[in-house]
Amino acid sequence: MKFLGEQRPAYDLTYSDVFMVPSRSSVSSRLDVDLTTPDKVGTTIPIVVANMTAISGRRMAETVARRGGLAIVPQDIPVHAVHETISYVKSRHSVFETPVTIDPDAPVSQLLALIGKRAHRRAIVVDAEDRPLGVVSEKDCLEVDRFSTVADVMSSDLITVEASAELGDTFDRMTHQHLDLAPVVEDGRLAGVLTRKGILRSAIYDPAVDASGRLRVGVAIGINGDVQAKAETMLSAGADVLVVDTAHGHQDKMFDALKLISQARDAHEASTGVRVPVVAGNVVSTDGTRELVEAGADVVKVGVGPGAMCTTRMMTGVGRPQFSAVLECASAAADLGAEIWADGGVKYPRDVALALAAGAGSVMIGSWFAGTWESPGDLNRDHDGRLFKESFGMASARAVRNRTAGRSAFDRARSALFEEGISSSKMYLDPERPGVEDLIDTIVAGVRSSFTYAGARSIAEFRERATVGVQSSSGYDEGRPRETSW
Ligand SMILES: NC(=O)C1=CN([C@@H]2O[C@H](COP(=O)(O)OP(=O)(O)OC[C@H]3O[C@@H](n4cnc5c(N)ncnc54)[C@H](OP(=O)(O)O)[C@@H]3O)[C@@H](O)[C@H]2O)C=CC1
Ligand SMILES: Nc1nc2c(ncn2[C@@H]2O[C@H](COP(=O)(O)O)[C@@H](O)[C@H]2O)c(=O)[nH]1
Ligand SMILES: [K+]
Repeated sequence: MKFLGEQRPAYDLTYSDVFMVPSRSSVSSRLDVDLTTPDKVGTTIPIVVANMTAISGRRMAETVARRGGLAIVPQDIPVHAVHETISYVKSRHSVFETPVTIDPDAPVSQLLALIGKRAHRRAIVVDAEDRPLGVVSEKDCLEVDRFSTVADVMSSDLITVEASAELGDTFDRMTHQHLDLAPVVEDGRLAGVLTRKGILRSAIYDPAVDASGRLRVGVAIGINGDVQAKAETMLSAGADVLVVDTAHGHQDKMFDALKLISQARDAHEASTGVRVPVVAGNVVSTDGTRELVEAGADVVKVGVGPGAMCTTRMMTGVGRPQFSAVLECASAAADLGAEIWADGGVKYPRDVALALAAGAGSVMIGSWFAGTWESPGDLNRDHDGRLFKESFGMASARAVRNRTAGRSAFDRARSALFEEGISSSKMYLDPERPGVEDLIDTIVAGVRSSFTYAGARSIAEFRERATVGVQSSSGYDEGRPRETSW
C-alpha cells in the first residue's frame, strides 16, 4: 500500500480518516477477484467472527464457515460446551442448510419460538423417522390460537429435493415452481434444506473446510488457568484455529501462555501432520507484534480500543487508531513471514477493504454481526416493533461476572471493578439484511469492487497496489449516501 503523493501523516489514522484512489486496472469483472486469505487459516473470504459470547455460537459458526469465513468460539464457554460446538459444526453439511424441525403435534407457540433461529424462517415438520411431512412459516401461524398444533397450520403439499440433485437444476426447478425453500431428502429422510438464495451463494462462495471436508471452526483460549491442557483438549476436539486472546497481549503472562500453547500446536502437528494456526493478541505496536511472532504466534491479532463494545480508550486513554495500528503491525509481521488480523471497529464494507489494504490477512468482526438471526441471543422487539438482540463486551462487568463464576464473591466483586466494556447494548437487525449471510454478501461485494478499483485479483495484489489518501471529516461525509433531501 502507498500513501497518495507519498504523504504519510505524522499522526495516526482510523478507517474513517482514509480513502482509496482508483488506479488503472486489467481486472474486467468483480467476479475475477479471489478473496482466499493469505493467513493459512483455511478461509476463502477474509472474515472472522469475534470470540464474543453474544455473537459467536454454533449457528453463527456453521453459517459463516459455509460461506468461507470462520467463527471463533469464546473462551468463556465451558470446555464440554466447546466440544459440543466443534462436533456440531463438523457434523453440518457444507452446502445444505440446517433445518429447524418440529413435531406435527407441537403447539404453534413452540414453533414461533424456534423460527427466528434460522435465516430461512421456516420449520420442516417431520415424523418420528425424520421424514418430512410439511413446511410451516410464521405467516401460517397468524390468526390461529397459540395452542393450535403445527399439523393444523402446516402446508403439506410438499416438494422435496433429492440430496444427489444437481444444484443448478434444483434452482431452476424451484424457480419454476415459485419455491423459495425445499427440504432435501436422502433415503426419504430429511438431510437439510435448500433455498434459492443459498444455492446462489454456494455458487459464489467456497466453504471453509478442513482436510476431511468438514466446516472449520476456531476456539479462543485466555491466558489464565491451565492453558496447555485447554489447548490440547481443543486440538484433539478438532479446533481448526486457536486464538490466545487477552486485552493486553504484550504482557509476560501472554508469553508464558503462548509458549505452552505453541508447544501443544507443534506436538499436534508432529503427530497428525496438521498445523493448527495459533493467533495471539491484542497488540497495536511493532514490538508487540514482533515479540508475539517470535514467541510462536502464526497470526497476531491487532486492535486495542476500536471495538464497539469497548470502553478501554475512554477508561485508560490507551489504544491506537486502528488503520495505523494495522498498517504498522502488518508490516512488522510481514518482515517475519507472519500475518495479522485486524480486530474491531468495522462498521462498513469499506473498513474491511481498508484493513486489507493496510495488510491484514483477515478482519475480525463482532458487534456488526450481533444483530443477526444467527447470533446466539434471544430475539427481542422494542416499543416500535423493531427486532434486536442484546450484546455485551467481553471485558464488561457482565462478562467478567460470568467468567469468574467459580471464584469467591469477593474475588468476583473485585474483578468486576475493572470493567472495560459495555454490559448491555441493543443491536438491531437490519430489515434489509437480517442474516449474517446478507451482511457477508454486502461486505464481499464491496471488497471485490474495491479490489477491481485497485486493479487487484488477490489480497496479496491488493496490499501491493492500494493507494490511500487522508481525508477531512467533510471528505468522509461527502461519501455518505443521503436518504432524505438536504
Ligand atoms: N481489543 C481490545 O481492545 C480489548 C479486548 N478485550 C477483550 O475482553 C476479553 C477479556 O480479556 P481480559 O480483560 O484480558 O481478561 P482475561 O480473563 O483474559 O484476563 C486478563 C489477565 O491479564 C491481567 N492483566 C494485566 N493487565 C491487564 C490489563 N491492562 N487489562 C486486562 N487484564 C490485564 C489480568 O489480571 P488482573 O485482572 O488481576 O488485572 C488477568 O489475569 C478478551 O476477549 C479480550 O479480547 C478486553 C479489553 C480490550
Ligand atoms: N475493550 C474491550 N474490547 C472488547 C470487549 N469485547 C470485545 N472487545 C473487542 O472488540 C472486538 C470486536 O469489535 P467490534 O467493533 O466488531 O465489536 C473483539 O474481537 C475484541 O477485541 C470489551 O468488553 N472491551
Ligand atoms: K470503542
